[in-house]
Amino acid sequence: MIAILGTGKMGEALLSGLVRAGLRPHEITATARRPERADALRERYGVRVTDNAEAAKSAQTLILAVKPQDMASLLAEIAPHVSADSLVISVAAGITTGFVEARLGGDVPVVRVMSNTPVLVDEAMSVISAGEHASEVHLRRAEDLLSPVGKVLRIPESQQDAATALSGSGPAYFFYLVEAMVDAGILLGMPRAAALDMVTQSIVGAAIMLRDSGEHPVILREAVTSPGGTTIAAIAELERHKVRAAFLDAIEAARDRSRQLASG
Ligand SMILES: NC(=O)C1=CN([C@@H]2O[C@H](COP(=O)(O)OP(=O)(O)OC[C@H]3O[C@@H](n4cnc5c(N)ncnc54)[C@H](O)[C@@H]3O)[C@@H](O)[C@H]2O)C=CC1
Ligand SMILES: O=C(O)[C@@H]1CCC=N1
Repeated sequence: MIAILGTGKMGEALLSGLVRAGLRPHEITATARRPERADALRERYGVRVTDNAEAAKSAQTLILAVKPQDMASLLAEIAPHVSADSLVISVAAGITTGFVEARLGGDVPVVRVMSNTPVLVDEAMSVISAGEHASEVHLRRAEDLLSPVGKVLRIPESQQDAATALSGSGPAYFFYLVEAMVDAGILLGMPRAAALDMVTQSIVGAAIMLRDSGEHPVILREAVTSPGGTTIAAIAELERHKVRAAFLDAIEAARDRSRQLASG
């Protein structure tokens, strides 16, 4: 039995992925704070929705998907029901395995995960790190759960905040870029729907090329950039506005925020 505690956006994305991966609804328990949310989850997925204590008692694998700010109170609630035979997987930004272990007590195996919302289309990037009492078996269990919904990479926990900034938040940067490019299309007089279509297909095509060609992004960009042409005119403006420096600063700020989250 697997339980997802705090089934909001990320928890539901993971829940839907588990169902698509072939887990049967009766093998999954979810928890939610609001009764309307619990009803919606029952209706959508046919899973059991209980309180946190009940979920922690009945499941061997617990996926904690509450916000970092709600993690301490959730851990206090479930601590009496979790043992060294359980596996606790936390997907919260900034929450260290040490934070979880200290509040659960005992030798509870903890795996820290940072995934992202493309889990909804089985294209997540999930990075995982073992806590002090988590063994190879526990890491494999986490990989088995996450690999049907995307790519999984093991990383040292010291890199988790950076990964949160890069791939956890990453999809938001691309959606932001799409918004900005669509606005540019509007500025040039293009209908919004057509602009969105063009930008979406360009970004999907570019992403697939990047992933499947194995080429370095610089080579792929240079192939688009004709001497004296249109692309270099745009790149010159991006450089003038220091867009690359803005990305460096932005992702560093996200990393710093991830580091702060465990302290509320
Ligand atoms: N949204 C994203 O792209 C990603 C989010 N995360 C992490 O996932 C976690 C959840 O984020 P979101 O899904 O975006 O937030 P959310 O607010 O949509 O989900 C959190 C859910 O937990 C529920 N909750 C809070 N305390 C509870 C309790 N004691 N018992 C039961 N349910 C409780 C809330 O009602 C809410 O539905 C965060 O820790 C975040 O860092 C990680 C990777 C990506
Ligand atoms: O914005 C956040 O804090 C979460 C963590 C990674 C993506 N969303």
